[in-house]
Amino acid sequence: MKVGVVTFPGSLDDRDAARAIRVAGSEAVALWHGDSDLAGVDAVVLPGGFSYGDYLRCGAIARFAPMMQRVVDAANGGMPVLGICNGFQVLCESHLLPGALIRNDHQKFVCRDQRLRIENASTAWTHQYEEGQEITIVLKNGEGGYVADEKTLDMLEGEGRVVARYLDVNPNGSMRDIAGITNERGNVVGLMPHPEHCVEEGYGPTTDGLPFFTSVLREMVR
Ligand SMILES: NC(=O)CC[C@H](N)C(=O)O
Repeated sequence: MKVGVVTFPGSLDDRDAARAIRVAGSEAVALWHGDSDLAGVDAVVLPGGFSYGDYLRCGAIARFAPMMQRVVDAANGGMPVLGICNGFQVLCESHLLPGALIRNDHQKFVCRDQRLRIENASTAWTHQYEEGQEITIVLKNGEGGYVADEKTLDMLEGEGRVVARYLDVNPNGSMRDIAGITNERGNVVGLMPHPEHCVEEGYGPTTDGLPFFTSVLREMVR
């Protein structure tokens, strides 16, 4: 299986995302923001970082990249797309996911090992977890506060579209402790913490992030 990783100017975690994809058993394909050919990939990861220097708002400029027009079309056609941190911000800015990520409520960049509960283990990126499974992966963001209006939040909860929730500490003021959400179809997932940094023994606090990448690999035969 081929999983594309889009690099924008200012992307930081594209190499780790590619490595996580390979560790899980897929082929990682580098996709450049300015190109508009998906190169035959079966899924896409939008990695973390500071696309376009976070100017204006995180993800606001990346949304207009030529490659993003292709990704939006492919996602609407059912292709699995995972946005990690800055990638989650790009997915909200692209309207593939509802709501927005705003500056952390304490106004500081946060970097910590974060405990989460997987709330939805049926998406393209989470079906190798158990529903309710508690994991610890790293978190690092400046604009990670998830916000949406009450109606949208109720809709996300009612439809089981909250994918992961913060446990112990809400690190950024996210409404209803939301760490990740999915679209109606379950192929597009946005997640604020970083599973790609937690896939190998000896690097990161755990290997709890690996099932995101094995899920999409098995998605093709599910
Ligand atoms: N780790 C990241 O992807 C950071 C995303 C974004 N630049 C922020 O600070 O919120």
